[in-house]
Amino acid sequence: METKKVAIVGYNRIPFARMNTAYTDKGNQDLLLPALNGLIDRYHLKGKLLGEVAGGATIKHISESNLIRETVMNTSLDPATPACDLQQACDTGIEAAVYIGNKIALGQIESGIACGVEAMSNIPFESSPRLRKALLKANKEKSAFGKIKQLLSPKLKDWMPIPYKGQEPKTGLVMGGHTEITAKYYEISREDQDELAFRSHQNMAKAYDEGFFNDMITPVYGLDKDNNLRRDTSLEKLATLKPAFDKQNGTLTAGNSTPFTDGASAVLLASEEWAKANDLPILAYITFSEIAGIEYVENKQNLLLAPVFAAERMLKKAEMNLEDFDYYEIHEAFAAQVLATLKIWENDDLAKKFGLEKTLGKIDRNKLNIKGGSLAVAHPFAATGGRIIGTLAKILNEKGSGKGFISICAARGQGVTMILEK
Ligand SMILES: CC(=O)CC(=O)SCCNC(=O)CCNC(=O)[C@H](O)C(C)(C)COP(=O)(O)OP(=O)(O)OC[C@H]1O[C@@H](n2cnc3c(N)ncnc32)[C@H](O)[C@@H]1OP(=O)(O)O
Repeated sequence: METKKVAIVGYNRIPFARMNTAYTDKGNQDLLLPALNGLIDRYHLKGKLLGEVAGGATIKHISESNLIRETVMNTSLDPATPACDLQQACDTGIEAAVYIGNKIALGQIESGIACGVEAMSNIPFESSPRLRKALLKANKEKSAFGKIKQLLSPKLKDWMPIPYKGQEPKTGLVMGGHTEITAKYYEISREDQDELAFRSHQNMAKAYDEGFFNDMITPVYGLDKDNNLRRDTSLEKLATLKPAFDKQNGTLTAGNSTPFTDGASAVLLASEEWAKANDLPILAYITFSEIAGIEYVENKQNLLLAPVFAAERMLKKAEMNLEDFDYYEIHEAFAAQVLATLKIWENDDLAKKFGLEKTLGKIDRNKLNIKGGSLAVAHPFAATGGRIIGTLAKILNEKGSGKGFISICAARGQGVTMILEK
């Protein structure tokens, strides 16, 4: 069976905001809706029946079980447009694009939107098992006395809401705790981490100055730019920041780690025929993607390094080398995870020790995250994949030719890579 080419025809996002800043009282739907509406306006999709919209949020409230469909029904798309919720940590956005892209490739749909959102400021709290049990029992009690008796049964501490800690359930460590181990194991220096973070901010500031983001961000709730960008940062300032996860001997800081972030993004994908019929130019094509998992309970240093294997498999299928790309977009969850990934791809001994057949090659740092990466733009988990795909598609479209490589690491030891071609 012949597969169809998967075209990227549009992209939009809202400005990303550090948690508890611009979008404090906004939920997932409040953030996703303007990202979708901006896409719909820009690409004249009002009233259109799309094949499907897929996406998600890494963290949702109970009431948001059909978040994407609920949000789609509040847009001006034809309300018969179906939608699907996906969730896969920080690779949610890119996996949504793979899902929609595969349906287009198979001819099941002609068009679709891949989207992602994270409302970290509005994150749900959990209740203790004892409180939950008491509330459920109280609900079943017939008499007021019985209800009160149940409600008085939990201890005071059981009434305390349990906040999100972002820990890996299998290790009890947060992402930063794992990545601190990564930095030590792969000998990633503080200076190199700060240098990568500094460059991320510089690249993004330049991209803003050149107007790169002008036609891809919908201002909303009083914010018209990503608010994590620091034009006043410097290597000297970064060097003064205290370690965040290992206070004594750590090298990860607030400057070389992503902050918790609110934001949303959306990518419009289509077959070539649909794009032509709707008079929409093609920015780039998705030609390959790969997902990999990695063991990280014994080898805690490897939690965010699954893209190392995804890249190896993908390049083999694409019959390409790592050096063959014009641009690289590597998600900067932490500077240390990016640098460890690059080191394994480049270094003979490390590659072998890691289980690669051979080194994948060296990436020209001048081609890496040239419009800024997650350290500068910040990182609303499920929205990062869409941001990266949209950014790279626009870079390739402006160049008019070429190939781009994407790598996104994720919690639970997973990672996704993708190739875009103009
Ligand atoms: C989830 C997945 O599937 C995969 C992934 O992507 S993993 C990544 C997931 N993300 C995370 O785990 C988030 C990790 N981040 C954190 O936990 C927190 O942001 C953190 C502990 C690193 C820092 O938290 P914090 O201390 O509250 O940060 P914050 O107050 O903003 O900054 C601390 C200081 O550094 C300064 N700073 C931060 N970045 C700076 C920069 N680039 N330049 C100069 N100064 C900077 C701030 O101005 C602040 O200074 P003051 O104390 O003088 O105000």
